[in-house]
Amino acid sequence: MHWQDGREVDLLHYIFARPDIKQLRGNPKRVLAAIDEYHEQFNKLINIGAIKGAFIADILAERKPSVMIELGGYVGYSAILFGNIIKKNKGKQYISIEKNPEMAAVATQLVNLAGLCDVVRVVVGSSDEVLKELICETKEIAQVELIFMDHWQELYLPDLWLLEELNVLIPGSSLLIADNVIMPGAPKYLQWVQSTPSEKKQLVHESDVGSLAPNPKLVYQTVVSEFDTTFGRVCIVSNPVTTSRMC
Ligand SMILES: C[S@@+](CC[C@H](N)C(=O)[O-])C[C@H]1O[C@@H](n2cnc3c(N)ncnc32)[C@H](O)[C@@H]1O
Repeated sequence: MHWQDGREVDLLHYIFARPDIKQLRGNPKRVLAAIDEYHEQFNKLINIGAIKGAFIADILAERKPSVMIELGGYVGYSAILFGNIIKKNKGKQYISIEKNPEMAAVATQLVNLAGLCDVVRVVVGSSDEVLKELICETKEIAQVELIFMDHWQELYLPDLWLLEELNVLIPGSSLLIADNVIMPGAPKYLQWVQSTPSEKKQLVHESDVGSLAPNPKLVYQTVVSEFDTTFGRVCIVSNPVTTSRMC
C-alpha cells in the first residue's frame, strides 16, 4: 500500500477534470463518490472508506457534537463526510489537523468543492502542536466533545496523554474515536484506554512519557468494533469516565 507518492494530487486533477464537475460543486455526497471512484479505478487511498465512515456517521447522528476534531486529515474524505453531518446538525465546526501541507492543500480544495468551507477548517501542522495552540493559546477548545484519531498509530497515546494533561477530556461527555487500533495497530494506546488507574500508574512508571503528564485516574469505557474491510482495519470507541472519586 502506497500513499503520499503523488496520487493525492493526481486525485485532485482527476476530480477537477471530470465532465460532471459542476454537479459536484456544493454536493458533499457526489464529491465523496468521486473520491471513491478514483480509489476503485486508479490508486488506492487511505481514507476512512464507506463502512467505517457509516459507523462513525451513526455515532455523530446520535451525539450531535457541535465541534469535532480530527487528527490526520489526508485528502479530506472524513472531513467532508463528518463535516457535512455536523453542518446538517447545525453544529459549529469540524477541525481537521493535517501535518503534510500538500495533503492539507488537497483537502482544502475538496472541502471547498463540497461547499463545506463554512464548517470544515483544515489546519496545517502536527497534531500535538495544533492541539496545544487550540487549547492553550487561542483557547478555542475548553473541552473535547469528540476527537477522531486517524493519523499515525504511534502518536495516538502521546496525543491522548497531552489531552489528559491539558484537562480537556470530560468524564461522561468527551468521546474519543481511534481508527486502526488492531491493524496496523496501536497496542500501547489500546492498553492505556483499557487499564485501571493502578495499572496505569505502573505503565507510567515503566514508560518514557517525556515531558507529558498523563492522568492515570482517568479511565475509559472502551468499545472495540471490528470491520471487515479490504484492509481488515478496526475502529475503537472510548468514552472517558473518571474514577477519581473511588481512588
Ligand atoms: C490515514 S490518513 C487520514 C485519513 C483521513 N482521516 C480520512 O479518513 O479521510 C493519516 C494522515 O495523518 C497525517 N499525519 C501523520 N502524522 C500527523 C501528525 N502528527 N499530525 C497531523 N497529521 C498527521 C498524514 O499526513 C496522513 O495524511
